[in-house]
Amino acid sequence: MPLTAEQLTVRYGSLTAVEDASLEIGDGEVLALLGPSGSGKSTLLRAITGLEPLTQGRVSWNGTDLAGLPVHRREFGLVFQDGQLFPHRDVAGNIAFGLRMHRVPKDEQAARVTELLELVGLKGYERRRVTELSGGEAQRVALARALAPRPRLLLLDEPLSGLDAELREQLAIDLAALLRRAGVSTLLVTHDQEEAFTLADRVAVLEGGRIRQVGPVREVWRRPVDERVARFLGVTRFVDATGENGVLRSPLGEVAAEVDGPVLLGLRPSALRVAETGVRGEVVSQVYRRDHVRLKVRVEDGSTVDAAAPVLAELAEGDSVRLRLDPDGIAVVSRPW
Ligand SMILES: Nc1ncnc2c1ncn2[C@@H]1O[C@H](COP(=O)(O)OP(=O)(O)OP(=O)(O)O)[C@@H](O)[C@H]1O
Repeated sequence: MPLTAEQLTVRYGSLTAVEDASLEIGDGEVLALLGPSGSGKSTLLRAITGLEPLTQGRVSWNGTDLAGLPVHRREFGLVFQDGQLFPHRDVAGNIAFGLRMHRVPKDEQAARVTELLELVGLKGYERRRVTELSGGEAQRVALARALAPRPRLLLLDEPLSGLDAELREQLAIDLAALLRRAGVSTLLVTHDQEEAFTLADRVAVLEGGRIRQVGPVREVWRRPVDERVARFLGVTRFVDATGENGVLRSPLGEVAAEVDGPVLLGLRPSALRVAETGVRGEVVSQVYRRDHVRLKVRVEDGSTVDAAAPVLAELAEGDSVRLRLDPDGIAVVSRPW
């Protein structure tokens, strides 16, 4: 594997910020570190970068230990939350920074800057002042600057979190395409599940400094290792269910899933949708979202579940509804016994 981190531990005095964390990043692969605030994501990224001393463990590239190799010689590209561009240089000057450090000839620098501006969708921005860029443009320039010296690993620490929600969503989609085009191995830190799932091939879920689960994005979304990880990934309710012949049966209905035997069925709010058929319930409350209505519905056993309805459904509190399970919103957790 190009990048291997083995059993990394980072302590700040008596606080263990990262404990026994191991991960690998393949060639051209994007791995996201996902976890709540304070779970140790940035510390782990910084430890891999070489910015944070390891209390224990080893970081290697193609089998070669990187201990003792300073950050600027690791051939890593870094982008942080607020791109940290050099305010007194124009866009081209910022992007060419790493190239100058590597003593790349001037004409080659200019060609590479043009190529990168095209890659990040800012063609013709060479002479713009960085103080006159929007937040999204500035982050694209920071990305171009990090990519310019062709790093062997790109490290992105919450690169989109300074941007407003809509721009962030669009930029995450653009960034996902861009990383695939650039084919660069990437480690991304985010606390935003959607961003992780949009951008990454695999995710590592961190909690309390420990990696709780690593796997391909769909697998982690669909098969969280336990209830805690499932809750972090948006599950708000669990029900007992039994799988047989590709169907999972639960008191809240049936859904297609390739699992056998007794499991816990985790439901995200989008897992129960208002439909013509399904379990009966009564609307307790509703909140309008951008593209759906989030409901609380009291079902027949007296408990309350989260559910989703189309914005045009025009429901009111007290209305009777039926709820159908949607396979896209479920998670399946093995029973802990
Ligand atoms: N330089 C430091 N000195 C002491 N403690 C630190 C330092 N940096 C981080 N910590 C602590 O280590 C723990 C992990 O912090 P870290 O920033 O890695 O978490 P995170 O998951 O990136 O959080 P966030 O999403 O809020 O940025 C926290 O308890 C934090 O307070």
